[in-house]
Amino acid sequence: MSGTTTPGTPARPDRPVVELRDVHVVFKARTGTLFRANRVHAVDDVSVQVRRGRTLGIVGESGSGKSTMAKVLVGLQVPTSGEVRFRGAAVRSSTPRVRREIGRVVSVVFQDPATALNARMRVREALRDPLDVHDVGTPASRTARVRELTHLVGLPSSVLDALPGQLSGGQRQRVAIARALALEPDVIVADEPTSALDVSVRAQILNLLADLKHDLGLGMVFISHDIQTVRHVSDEIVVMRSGRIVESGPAAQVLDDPRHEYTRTLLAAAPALL
Ligand SMILES: Nc1ncnc2c1ncn2[C@@H]1O[C@H](COP(=O)(O)OP(=O)(O)OP(=O)(O)O)[C@@H](O)[C@H]1O
Repeated sequence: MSGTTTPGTPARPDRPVVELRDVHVVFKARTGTLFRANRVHAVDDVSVQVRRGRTLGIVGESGSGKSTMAKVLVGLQVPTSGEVRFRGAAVRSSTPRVRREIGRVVSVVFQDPATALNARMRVREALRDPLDVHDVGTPASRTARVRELTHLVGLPSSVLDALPGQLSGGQRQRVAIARALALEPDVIVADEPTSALDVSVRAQILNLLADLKHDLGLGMVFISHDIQTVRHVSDEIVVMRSGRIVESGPAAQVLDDPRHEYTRTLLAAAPALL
């Protein structure tokens, strides 16, 4: 795209929905002093492609650059250098208008639904809000879509009148996922979506994401520090360390025949549960 607004034309199966090419993100370090502004290379020469119907797992320890990469993938962070393409069109800024356009193509689910959802908005309003903001359909069709979204994530209609604080952590994350689906995106970026949840509900949310990917043909980026969680949902896996991709490939190859010592260390630190 020559300009910086519309994120390309509609999805084509042969084209990535989102693509990072040689992306670098450099921050001024939070620990710098007045006289020495250290730099952090949060994302260091990363190239990935995200397609409909495929799940890309991104795994790495804390500080490896996963969340920064997530922000680049949803248009919230502009790279210091390199290229981000949405539906084939390069995007070079992160103005509210650009983010609005990208939001229709790629949406995000964060780790903690308690902070991602407005505590004073009832579920009905939280799900309707993106439809109103983007002026989707008629008032009646928006009401129907809100119900449909609730059922899509396995919640009863009775939750529509609840406030987030009246729901369990798992229910709240389902609401956050429903909200992310509201505008029928091609891709969902899920940044540690189960890390804040009780162990007992983690598998349910993982299964829900896998079902949605299958039923809706969604593309998914699944980010976690836990390589065994990533194993369950991913088609391809990228292993990050200090902002760099140290290993990538089909999930089975990366997990069963890791080439890099760091991947082996991650696997050894998190023995398979199954
Ligand atoms: N806005 C920022 N300003 C300065 N440094 C930042 C900023 N955001 C991230 N960083 C630094 O960039 C590096 C990568 O951070 P990032 O949050 O992307 O890693 P992560 O793998 O997601 O870690 P975690 O799992 O702990 O969130 C870290 O060293 C972090 O301190």
